[in-house]
Amino acid sequence: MYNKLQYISQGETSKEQLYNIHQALDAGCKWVQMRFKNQTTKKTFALAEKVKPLCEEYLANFIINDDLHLAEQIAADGVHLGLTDMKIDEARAILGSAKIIGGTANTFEDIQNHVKNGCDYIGLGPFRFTVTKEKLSPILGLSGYSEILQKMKKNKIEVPVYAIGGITLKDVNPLIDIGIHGIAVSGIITESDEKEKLIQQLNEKLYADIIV
Ligand SMILES: Cc1ncc(COP(=O)(O)OP(=O)(O)O)c(N)n1
Ligand SMILES: Cc1nc(C(=O)O)sc1CCOP(=O)(O)O
Ligand SMILES: [Mg+2]
Repeated sequence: MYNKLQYISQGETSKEQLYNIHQALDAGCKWVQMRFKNQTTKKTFALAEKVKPLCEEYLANFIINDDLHLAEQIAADGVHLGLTDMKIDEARAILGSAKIIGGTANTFEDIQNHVKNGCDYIGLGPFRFTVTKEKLSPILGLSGYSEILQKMKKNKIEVPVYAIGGITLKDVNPLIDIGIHGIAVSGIITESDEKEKLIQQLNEKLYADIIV
């Protein structure tokens, strides 16, 4: 089962990215998606080369946003692909079955397509407005999520769905109650002054149903 909390990295420079990722790992994140937009191949490669051993040290999964070839080159654990990125089935043909491939969805039909094409998990969003990403798809809100998850159930589509977009601690319980598997967050972790406490609180809510 994939970790229920995915941290999506932030930072304007490689230094900031590395710092933020290191802080998130130190605070207990076990899954990092490196998202470093509008950079040269050389810069993203250099950053990924540093992030990979760091994630290994912290026993965290490491996936790359957008760039399948970078994920392949540095043998990351996988890749996250959006609706305008490389198609999931093409990516699967290149990466093989052992790697994680996540796909962005905004509608039930997106999820149907991704599952048909071999996607491992879905990033469904946006939950609400966020400044982290430009050109957002239509905002879903809790009712949008609920409608989509009900359609999945009716159609017996089983794939872990991660809520994304402006997620905060107070959103976790209602999202879990409607059947969301996990959350993918960026801003709340990057900006928190008490990252360890926040991650512990998020995990307590995300894993509340797991009996230990
Ligand atoms: C877990 C997760 N879900 C959705 C996204 C968004 O991907 P995409 O639509 O390709 O947008 P960018 O992140 O590339 O700007 C994601 N990255 N992760
Ligand atoms: C990267 C991304 N994708 C989204 C989508 O809706 O597809 S929302 C988003 C930003 C997530 O960061 P934050 O937790 O700071 O809002
Ligand atoms: Mg993308």
